[in-house]
Amino acid sequence: MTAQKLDGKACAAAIKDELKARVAELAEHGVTPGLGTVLVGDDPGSQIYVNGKHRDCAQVGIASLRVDLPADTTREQLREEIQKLNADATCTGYIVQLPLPKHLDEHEALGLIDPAKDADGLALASLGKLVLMQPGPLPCTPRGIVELLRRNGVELAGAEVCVVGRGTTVGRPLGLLLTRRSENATVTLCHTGTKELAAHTRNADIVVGAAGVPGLITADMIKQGAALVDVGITRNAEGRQVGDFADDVWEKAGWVTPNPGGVGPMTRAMLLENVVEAAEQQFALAQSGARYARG
Ligand SMILES: Nc1nc(=O)c2c([nH]1)NC[C@@H]1CN(c3ccc(C(=O)N[C@@H](CCC(=O)O)C(=O)O)cc3)C=[N+]21
Repeated sequence: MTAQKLDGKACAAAIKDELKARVAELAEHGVTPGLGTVLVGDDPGSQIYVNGKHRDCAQVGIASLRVDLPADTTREQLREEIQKLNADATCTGYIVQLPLPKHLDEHEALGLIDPAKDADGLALASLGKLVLMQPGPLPCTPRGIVELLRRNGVELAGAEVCVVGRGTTVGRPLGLLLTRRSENATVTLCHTGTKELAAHTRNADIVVGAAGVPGLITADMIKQGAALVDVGITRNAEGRQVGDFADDVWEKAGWVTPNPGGVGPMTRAMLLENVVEAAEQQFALAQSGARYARG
């Protein structure tokens, strides 16, 4: 028996259709959501991702605003560009594409993003809200993973989830998301310092591979029927995208995300959802005249 596919591409397409309707609704009130992207440098991978985000926007009816800066952009120049987007009313949400070149401080950049315009859910204030369980934009990959599992009927409440990877964009915030009352999963967060990785993965109903180590998790390390979510993106010698799970897991698992075609498209769909949500909230705020609420 082979595992069921957790089809992120199909799920993302369904979400995009729903978002199209919400964008049309906003248009009736004269509101157009606008996504800004800030890309520093000429990393080909990052360029491909940013191109994809603008393509997605066009499909859903979101305006997009692209800021491409040279690799030698200074700290002050980046700060100015971020402040311009904060002040630009046509930009309802934006992202600063990571990683930034080494001479720039990512924490500083993420700290400058107006929390009301944080499309990634990775700004300082947004991660703080997640810890405090206050409403705010959620990090796109963790949100996409929860959405993908939900829409495929994978039970989260009471599930034992093993997250492999403690990065700030995926592993760590995913642990916070899954342990909210609304998800109610029990999470074990594993990392490179974990002594008996297999003991933890074997105990889990859901395993999330977010370590970026190709083929790290093999069939002998998982429980029969488990749901497997592959966040890993590594290029092999032939340039093919490979994930954190070995191919043999498909024979033993209950569900597996294809890679590509799993988590990646969901991440992009959640970025769009965050932008639409931010525009809806900015509109509602303007409507209610609660102009002082945001200081
Ligand atoms: N501020 C910021 N926000 C991010 O969300 C962010 C970032 N920086 N830096 C880089 C990573 C990586 N990332 C991906 C998103 C989608 C795919 C994706 O859709 N991949 C397709 C394959 C490529 C394609 O078909 O276009 C797939 O896996 O099926 C991949 C990678 C977002 N990131």
